[in-house]
Amino acid sequence: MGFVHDGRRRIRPLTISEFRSLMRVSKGIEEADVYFCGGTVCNVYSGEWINANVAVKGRHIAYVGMSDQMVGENTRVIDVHDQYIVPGYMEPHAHPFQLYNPYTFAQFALLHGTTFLVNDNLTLYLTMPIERMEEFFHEAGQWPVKMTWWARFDPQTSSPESESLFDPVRIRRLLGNPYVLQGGELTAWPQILAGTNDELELNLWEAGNMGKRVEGHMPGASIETLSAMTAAGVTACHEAMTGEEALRRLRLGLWTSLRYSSLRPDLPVLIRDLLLSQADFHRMMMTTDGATPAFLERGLTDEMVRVAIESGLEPMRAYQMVTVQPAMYYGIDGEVGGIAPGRIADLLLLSAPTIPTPEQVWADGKLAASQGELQIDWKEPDWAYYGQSGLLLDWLTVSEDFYLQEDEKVYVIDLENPAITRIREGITADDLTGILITRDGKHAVRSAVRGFARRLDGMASSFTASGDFMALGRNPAAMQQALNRVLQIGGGIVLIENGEVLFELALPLAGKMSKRPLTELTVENKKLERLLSERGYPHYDLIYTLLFFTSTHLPEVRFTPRGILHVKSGEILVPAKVRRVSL
Ligand SMILES: Nc1ncnc2[nH]cnc12
Repeated sequence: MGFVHDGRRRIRPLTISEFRSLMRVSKGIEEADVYFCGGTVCNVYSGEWINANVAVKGRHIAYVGMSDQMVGENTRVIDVHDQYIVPGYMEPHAHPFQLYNPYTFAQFALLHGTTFLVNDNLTLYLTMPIERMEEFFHEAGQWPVKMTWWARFDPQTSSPESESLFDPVRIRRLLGNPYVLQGGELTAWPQILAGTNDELELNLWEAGNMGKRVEGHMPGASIETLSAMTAAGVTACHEAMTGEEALRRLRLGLWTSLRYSSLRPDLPVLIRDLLLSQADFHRMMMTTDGATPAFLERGLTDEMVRVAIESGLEPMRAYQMVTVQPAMYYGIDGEVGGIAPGRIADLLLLSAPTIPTPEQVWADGKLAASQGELQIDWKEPDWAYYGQSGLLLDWLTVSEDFYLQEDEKVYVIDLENPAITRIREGITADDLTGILITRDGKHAVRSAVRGFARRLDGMASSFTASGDFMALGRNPAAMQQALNRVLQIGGGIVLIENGEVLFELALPLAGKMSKRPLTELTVENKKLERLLSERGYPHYDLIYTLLFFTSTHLPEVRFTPRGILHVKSGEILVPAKVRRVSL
């Protein structure tokens, strides 16, 4: 049976007896389950650190104050005299698919004190039926880290098959799902500016009328562009790279997330700029925006809070920006984001306000993690049930796939930085061959690639935004061996040199996600980066380079299943070719 929702908007609705019990505990006429005694509470509502006890009943906070009337024989009293109690952190803009998966990412988040995630749905949406995805939302909504979602309005790649999924009927349905807090992020905003996408307009119009938030994606946008997108219903944007860009957004009433991601670790600069300009931080949040495992070595939201404090932000404001402010933005501050009666008991015990990594994490009123170790059973999703049991492919590569062919027009895709490409003509001896083979094995797209890793023999990856396969290298046989291995293991990233496997990471979930814990992926990610940088990769975020080769929201040219796409003009410069041999 699919998931049917009953119209309740709370992520932890109370039964009537739980509701009555909570009230009785708050009045001191029923015993609390847990009582945190003698701590210093971070009151994100008033901006004060106050001495208070916190009583918990079931999954909720029942009382905050000096009374101990609710302490009874069966109450577990936790002495926190030398500790600080802060609300569980919220990450308002997560992409839980960067080698890690939603489950392993949530586990990592929990250990670092993040108890609420607002997640990108794109990878799930492109790989499972909508009914199944909604079932997954419901299952993940019960996790100790509360999982909520965005509904994307566009596929961020160019393929007729995926574009057809974003029709207004399906999007309206998703926007009505209680686990979906917003629409976006709106990577196809140029189509709104140009007035060329009616369906997208309808989706924005509907989201506005349903009172939904819409996340923008407007890097480098002028005030005019930002105005037009605000009029189109965008309510927040996380793309500001300078204090001035953040202010531009705030002035238009847009909530502004300051970013600390592997691709754009701008947080320290933003904080310093904004402090200098005496900006008001009330409508700002912080996000790690899909940081890759290598970047997450020191933490998630906890690390952002630390960086923000080190950059001069007052600790209370840093905590507010990762708790009550995102909760207010999403309209859920009655349930999460602070320590007050009726809120979910997601509480962190810190040793000091300047050390945001928690000693203990309490989630739903239970001890969930202590000193970085999980304290609860947490069932992994049955991935096979959700259609994620490894890519099963019925085609093979042939050697001619990996040669630039004489009858093809060949451009050079030149990486300017980890994400931005430029189009050039005239191949040099240092250029690699890059090839995309579509998921169904029917089409191939070839190009020369510059600025990647000129001493790379062969590499292949199913970690692509479009869900297709890519191979890169200077040695066609090594590229073929790498791609064959990726196909054999049902998805992953493989490097071949001198006929040997130099690196292999299986990504059995949608070809993008491993089942291994995030900390192990940090090690693999760093190893892969080292191997590539030894072979000439000059940039700093390899995983994003691989993902974004097929992402059509970035300048200037991209591999797509249709061919090499010039993003701004929408022109296919080199059409995909039908592969002569596909089994
Ligand atoms: N637009 C995007 N799509 C996928 N992952 C991302 N990480 C950051 N931005 C992203």
